[in-house]
Amino acid sequence: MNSDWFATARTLSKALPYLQRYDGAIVVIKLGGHAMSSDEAMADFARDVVLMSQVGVRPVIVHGGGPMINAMLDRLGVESTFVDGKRVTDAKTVEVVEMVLSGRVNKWIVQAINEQGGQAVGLSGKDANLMICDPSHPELGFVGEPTEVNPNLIHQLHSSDIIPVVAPIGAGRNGETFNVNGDTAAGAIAAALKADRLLLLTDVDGVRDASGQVVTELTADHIAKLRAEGVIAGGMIPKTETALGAIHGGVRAAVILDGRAPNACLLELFTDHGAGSIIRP
Ligand SMILES: Nc1ncnc2c1ncn2[C@@H]1O[C@H](COP(=O)(O)OP(=O)(O)O)[C@@H](O)[C@H]1O
Ligand SMILES: CC(=O)N[C@@H](CCC(=O)OP(=O)(O)O)C(=O)O
Repeated sequence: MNSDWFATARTLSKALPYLQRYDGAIVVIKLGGHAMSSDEAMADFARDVVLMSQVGVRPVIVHGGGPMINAMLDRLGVESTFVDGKRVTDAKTVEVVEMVLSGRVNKWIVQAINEQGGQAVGLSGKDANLMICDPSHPELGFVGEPTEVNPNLIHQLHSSDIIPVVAPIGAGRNGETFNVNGDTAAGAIAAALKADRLLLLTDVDGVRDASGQVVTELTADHIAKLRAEGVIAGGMIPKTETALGAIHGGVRAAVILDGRAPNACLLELFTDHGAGSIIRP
């Protein structure tokens, strides 16, 4: 037996209490568009999700896909602007957003998980009325704010060991289709499920302060201060708002972490040091 074997055994024995702690736990994972950089990165992510599910965790994947939407809008010659990290979405844009997220990106993730031996099913917020929305702000057009989440379908899929993969598209009360920020959708679904963890995977190693250091334990006051100073900006605004909203809604903890780092989710759940910035009640 070589030293590698002992290193692996040591790692596994340290992970045991965490494996027990998360047995049966609902973990909502938001996979951001920037964290889906290649087929290889997707395969690594999918492998971690399947492993989690095999050790008893009940994962729910809620994805974004901003860069993929941008690429398609560019090809179609449609311009797009953002206000506080949310895409101003007119009728033409929401059609493209739904096609890209529910079609291309959702099925990319579903296929990757299934190729790793899992059983994933792709949905959007329209399926079984999972996520009903009202308009978020008149200035933003068809951007939706989830006002009613019906998580029954998620529970049913989990009871059959199926991993739900959710595109952040919401149904309106008057037949509209709404574009929901991926973080917002993940937070609303995590709160409705009273999830044990909400993992917000992105392309930075956590929330940074003014000196560029990652803040490992974040509080609501610290977030408010960093935001007032403009240190938290762009896409990090909806992400931190989501984390706080999820915690107020009954999620046990939210973590903002680098989805491109190897085994990011496993390290967060199953090691002492965790990963990224954690926000607790
Ligand atoms: N204080 C901060 N700490 C870390 N990242 C920040 C901060 N403020 C703004 N950002 C930006 O937020 C981005 C993550 O948000 P976003 O681009 O929407 O990611 P995703 O597509 O993964 O959801 C980072 O790449 C970074 O440029
Ligand atoms: C309202 C709004 O901004 N919706 C997002 C939905 C996709 C998303 O959230 O993608 P990321 O997670 O990759 O940023 C958008 O149109 O880009």
